[in-house]
Amino acid sequence: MGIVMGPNQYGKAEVRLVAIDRSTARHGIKDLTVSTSLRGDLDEVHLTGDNGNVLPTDTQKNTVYAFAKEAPVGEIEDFALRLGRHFTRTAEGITGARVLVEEHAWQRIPVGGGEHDHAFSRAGDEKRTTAVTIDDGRAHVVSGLKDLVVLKSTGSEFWGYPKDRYTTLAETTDRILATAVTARWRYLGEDVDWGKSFESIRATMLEAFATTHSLALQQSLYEMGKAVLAAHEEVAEVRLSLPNKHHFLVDLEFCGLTNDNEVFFAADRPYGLIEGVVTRDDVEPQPRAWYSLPEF
Ligand SMILES: O=c1[nH]c(=O)c2[nH]c(=O)[nH]c2[nH]1
Repeated sequence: MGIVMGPNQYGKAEVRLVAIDRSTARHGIKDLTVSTSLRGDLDEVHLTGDNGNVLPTDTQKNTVYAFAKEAPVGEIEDFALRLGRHFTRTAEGITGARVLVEEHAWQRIPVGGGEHDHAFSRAGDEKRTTAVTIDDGRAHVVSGLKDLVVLKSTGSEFWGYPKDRYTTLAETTDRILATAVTARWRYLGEDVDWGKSFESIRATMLEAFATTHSLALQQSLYEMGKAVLAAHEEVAEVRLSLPNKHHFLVDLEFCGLTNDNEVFFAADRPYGLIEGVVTRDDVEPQPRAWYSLPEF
């Protein structure tokens, strides 16, 4: 029996970077969490502790900050591509890189009918994301969003499921449907207006969620992914992770009140977790683009 070192990667996780664009009096802000992972000829460090090919995670972190100073951060996809290509081109023995970026949105604070130049409020928990993989010189860009919380107060049913001796759930033709969308979509290339594509895909998913009369969150998931692929030829596949944020009708009979789908208990756990891939059937799968990605 032999023992061998399997796949591995290493890097700095969750580098918190805030970059202010001070080129005019109207400042810009980029608030990112960046994680870098390097892959390659790393057997020796695992087998013998030889660090000859180990660009320190501390250096990776410093590179993230230095890159933010040396050129405008720009779109997160471009920033991640720059970092990934830098590591794979310059670090000895490093043939692959994964750069994850989460962008935390800020809004300008409204003042006197306009917007303040350098005062911002956090836009909420939603994040724009990208996961760029460089693999033997080839780049994969998987962008997405996280924690986009949505709810429909009607237009959702759930019935027709199998029942056994453990079933207590009542069938319903009118329930609240709520979820926190985590989505990732894989781009076919790099010739993309990343910001415009993101805004449009986000709007497309929201519209599909809103307008689908849902018989199951699974059906909503498919409709959301399908709408993105129908409207965005630059996208090969969409992966969605949708927690079913259950809202339970409160029984008010104890005080003689009929609860006509108006008063709910919003449970935070446990939650159903509905996940799936919606893909074109004529594109080549790219498992390396998804390898070790959180949620998928
Ligand atoms: O949309 C739903 N899908 C399920 O698979 C499921 N299971 C469940 O208990 N409630 C729901 N709702």
